[in-house]
Amino acid sequence: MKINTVEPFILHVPVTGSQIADSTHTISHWGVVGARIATEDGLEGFGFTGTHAFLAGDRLITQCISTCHAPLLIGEDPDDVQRLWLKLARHPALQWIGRAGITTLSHAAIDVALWDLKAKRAGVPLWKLLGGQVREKVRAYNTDIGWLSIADDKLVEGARRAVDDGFTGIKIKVGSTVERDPARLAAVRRAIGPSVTLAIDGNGKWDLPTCLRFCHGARDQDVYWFEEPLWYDDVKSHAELARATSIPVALGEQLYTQDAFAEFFHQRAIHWVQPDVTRMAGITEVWRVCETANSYRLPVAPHAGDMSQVHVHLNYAHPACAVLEYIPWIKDCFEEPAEVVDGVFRLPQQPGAGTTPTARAWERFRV
Ligand SMILES: O=C(NO)[C@H](O)[C@H](O)[C@H](O)CO
Ligand SMILES: [Mg+2]
Repeated sequence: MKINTVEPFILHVPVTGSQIADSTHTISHWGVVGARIATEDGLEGFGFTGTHAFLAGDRLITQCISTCHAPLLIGEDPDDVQRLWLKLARHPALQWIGRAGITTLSHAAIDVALWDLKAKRAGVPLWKLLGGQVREKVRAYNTDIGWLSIADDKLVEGARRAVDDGFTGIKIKVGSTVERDPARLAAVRRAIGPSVTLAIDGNGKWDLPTCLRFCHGARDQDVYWFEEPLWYDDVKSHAELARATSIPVALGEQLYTQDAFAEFFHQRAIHWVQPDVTRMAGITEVWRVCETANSYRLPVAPHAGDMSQVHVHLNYAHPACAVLEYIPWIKDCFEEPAEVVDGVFRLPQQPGAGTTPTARAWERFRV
């Protein structure tokens, strides 16, 4: 079988409500920026990276897909995911301009599309192709009720509603002020009780003294993890924070390569490992990080840059994956939405990686 065409696409899909905010970003749409790969025998594979729907940036990614990566794929056997991963990642001229960044986001979309094709050709869901179901249930935690743009009273109401809907874990954003955030955290903990896991996510906003102060103040709130407490590349400060607090440190959604993770593992600066197929160069690289996490006996909670359409397959197939983020913005854009029932992600049944857009979404959201 050979690859005939590689066509980029951009979907801009509205978030819940008019906009959402974390400590660093306020957005109204999620960008699904991807590649549709068609083979000579008529199969189509879809993959995508996730963006903040910044059109100029999205167009840089689709330009990279069509002019840099696509020419390397035409005529190739799409089954050779490992060989093609290296061909794209180590292409000398592309390696020269980008070992991380737009080239990686473009590569992510292509690698996911190749795995989607591989699973479709095998007639199985991706989790089956990756080796089968290693756990009975994939527990979900809800992020979509915890945005900084949600007023304090609505935050507590939303947390209660998520628990009533069956979620056994939630995550709220911090990183506004060290006055406002501890009160929000305490109010949510009071509302949901002690048995629901409660994580926080700072999206890299604070510095080390602010994090140390916040963690000391939050030490009795049983925080499940503190996600992206510090600047994404600052390994030494994450290591110092990890030693200074009992709150587990989580990160990974901003890391592009297994090499970037390696230093966090080496310096014991990470407890929860959060790779993302849409940030890294796809499933192929994220699987490598899951394997390393497993060798350090650290749990993996993939970041939902894909809104868990693909990661639900990884979580069912890799022993290191312990829990999965739920953000529902784009799920109904796909033939098989990543659904949560009673706090558990449904096991995908359809062949492929869960990335095939519906005709309706293609029409409504295509940019
Ligand atoms: O950090 C996250 N999940 O853990 C979310 O991806 C971000 O909050 C959204 O992209 C909005 O910036
Ligand atoms: Mg996050």
